[in-house]
Amino acid sequence: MKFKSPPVNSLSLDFITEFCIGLEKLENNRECRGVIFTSAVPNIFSSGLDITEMCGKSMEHYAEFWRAVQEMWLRLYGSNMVTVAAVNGSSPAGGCLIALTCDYRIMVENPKFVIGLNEAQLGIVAPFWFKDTFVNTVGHRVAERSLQLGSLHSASEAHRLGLVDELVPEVKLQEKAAAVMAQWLALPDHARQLTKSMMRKAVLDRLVAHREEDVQNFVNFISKESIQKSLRMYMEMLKKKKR
Ligand SMILES: CCCCC/C=C\C/C=C\CC/C=C/CC(=O)SCCNC(=O)CCNC(=O)[C@H](O)C(C)(C)COP(=O)(O)OP(=O)(O)OC[C@H]1O[C@@H](n2cnc3c(N)ncnc32)[C@H](O)[C@@H]1OP(=O)(O)O
Repeated sequence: MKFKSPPVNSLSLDFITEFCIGLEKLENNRECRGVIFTSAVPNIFSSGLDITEMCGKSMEHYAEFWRAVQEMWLRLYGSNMVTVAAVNGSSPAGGCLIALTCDYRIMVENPKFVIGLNEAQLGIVAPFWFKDTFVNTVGHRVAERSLQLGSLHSASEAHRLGLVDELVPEVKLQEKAAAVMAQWLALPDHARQLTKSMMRKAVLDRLVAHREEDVQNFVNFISKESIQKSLRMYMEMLKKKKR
């Protein structure tokens, strides 16, 4: 699955809706046993949640958007398919989350590409299920420091921390992703699927059990004037950086 929503593959409500539909089709297709996620936009895997969906909109919109984000995560983290992230560009916040939900992450070894959960830098808080997914990948200590600092890690640092499993030159990315997929698909599906489900169940169940509460927390948090101000300033900063 190739993300193609220029300029930065931001995860808008439309993007997420289309993504979930596409994923559901693949999940229901018995002939499809695995998916490789990558980007068709040069230098960007995904810039994370579309900030404009969280800024200056109604409470109803925030709730609808957050339900869609939850749905995307539940489908991806709970997928029965083998999922490989071929990270061919920067991948902050929600973009990093997509990579973290996969079974294996391969990143292009470009020092300009960064990845991480940088929410704290925007003055917002990564919700518990982002945090849980991160902890399950890199462990508690690395996750705690990285989340508090809102760190965006270079590809080599991400590899050192275990945030990505492997680094490759750009030209080798697709070949490597296909080789990893073949290795994972060589196992019987039922054994691999049950093992994956066992490893992820507690974290998935936690969101399912608290889904509406999580929506309300998000809506209350994001609609605070202080948070709206932080997001507006962040968007301004992104625009100024270009000038
Ligand atoms: C205790 C109670 C707790 C309760 C908690 C409950 C719930 C939790 C609450 C909130 C959690 C919300 C979670 C959010 C997760 C996220 O994903 S937030 C998004 C974070 N993303 C980023 O920080 C990335 C920002 N973007 C960049 O750093 C750069 O754009 C880039 C990706 C590195 C690319 O750089 P490049 O130079 O190539 O491009 P530009 O910067 O010029 O960008 C082009 C264009 O795109 C716009 N844009 C970039 N990113 C986004 C985005 N994420 N959303 C929307 N728009 C984006 C940028 O502004 C430019 O626009 P233009 O100037 O109009 O062309």
